[in-house]
Amino acid sequence: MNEKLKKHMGSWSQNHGIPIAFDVDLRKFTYFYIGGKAQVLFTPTNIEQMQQCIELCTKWQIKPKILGKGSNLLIATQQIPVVIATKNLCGYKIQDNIIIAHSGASLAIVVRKAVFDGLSLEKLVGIPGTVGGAVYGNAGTKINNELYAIGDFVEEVKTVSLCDAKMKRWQRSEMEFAYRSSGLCDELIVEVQMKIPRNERQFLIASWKELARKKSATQPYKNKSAGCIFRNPPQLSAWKLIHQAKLAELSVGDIMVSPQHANFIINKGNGCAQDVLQVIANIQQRIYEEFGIRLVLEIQIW
Ligand SMILES: NC(=O)C1=CN([C@@H]2O[C@H](COP(=O)(O)OP(=O)(O)OC[C@H]3O[C@@H](n4cnc5c(N)ncnc54)[C@H](OP(=O)(O)O)[C@@H]3O)[C@@H](O)[C@H]2O)C=CC1
Ligand SMILES: C=C(O[C@H]1[C@H](O)[C@@H](CO)O[C@H](OP(=O)(O)OP(=O)(O)OC[C@H]2O[C@@H](n3ccc(=O)[nH]c3=O)[C@H](O)[C@@H]2O)[C@@H]1NC(C)=O)C(=O)O
Repeated sequence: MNEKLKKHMGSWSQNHGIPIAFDVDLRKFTYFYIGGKAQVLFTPTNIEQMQQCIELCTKWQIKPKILGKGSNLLIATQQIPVVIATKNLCGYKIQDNIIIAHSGASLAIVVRKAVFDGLSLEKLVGIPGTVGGAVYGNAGTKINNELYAIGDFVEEVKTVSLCDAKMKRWQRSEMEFAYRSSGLCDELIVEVQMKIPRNERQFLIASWKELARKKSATQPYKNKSAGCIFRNPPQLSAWKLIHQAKLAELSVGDIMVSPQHANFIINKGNGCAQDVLQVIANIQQRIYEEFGIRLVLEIQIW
């Protein structure tokens, strides 16, 4: 993007009261602590401003990237023209057994509040990121071999189209939730409505605590990573395949397969995107050669 357009966006955002920053190092906005720069970073504070940012992008034919908490993201591009962050759009409310959350609300905070209000969302404990990011990727978990995902609870989603900036409401029946997918494409999620079954509060709190304990004992949550790198192939575990292919000790520079969980790749400090991509490519190639299985990425790469 040229300096003239940046300047134009600067004065436009000032006129609209929309927070903007230029040439922002995105590392600190990702769990991997790896990233290039956002030439323009908008952090709108309400839905109307989100829509205005997208209108501006469509006018200039720029497709913005959407940044939640950066928990499922590897940024491998040096310069990204426009990033829209959802972090300032983070309100939520709970009425009876309905949760209405803006996209930037922290999933962990919403889950905790729901559980303490007697709503059975405890299985989603330990999943990082925002509600919008979680719904976009239909984030979930596996407990006693059963899959649970946020899509199970979604009743309605409000989006702004990245193509024409139009608002749309998606009813549950229109969504196509599947394993780690919502079916949404080129849509910015701005608000989510979920319906959650009730259960006994003390029981929910105890399960929530126990599930959190188990998760933190089995996953490297203290390391810099983007969670599981690959989707589990049907009926299989990516981490087991990585062990079976003797790749559990693979490392390139500061990037390594986690000794605690082989489907996590961790950044020991100063790792770069190229090294992560190298580790990913090595794993995919070896698993294909050994088992004829193509591991599909679970994370998003910019
Ligand atoms: N099960 C687990 O343990 C883990 C689960 N995850 C899940 O991944 C999710 C990632 O969330 P978060 O960290 O906030 O997202 P990120 O900032 O990591 O963004 C990831 C992707 O989600 C898309 N995205 C984010 N917010 C929105 C939105 N409001 N509308 C549409 N698309 C959006 C972006 O799409 P685009 O590229 O098109 O701009 C981006 O590529 C977490 O909520 C978590 O649920 C992550 C790690 C571990
Ligand atoms: C981390 C993510 O989601 C995770 C989610 O947290 C967990 C919840 O149990 O279930 C899936 O992992 P998974 O299939 O590897 O299961 P986990 O629960 O992590 O591990 C299962 C068991 O294997 C053990 N395990 C795992 C990895 C390893 O290298 N060694 C090992 O012994 C664990 O200790 C645990 O006892 C999701 N991953 C995918 C790709 O579906 C993510 O989406 O980023």
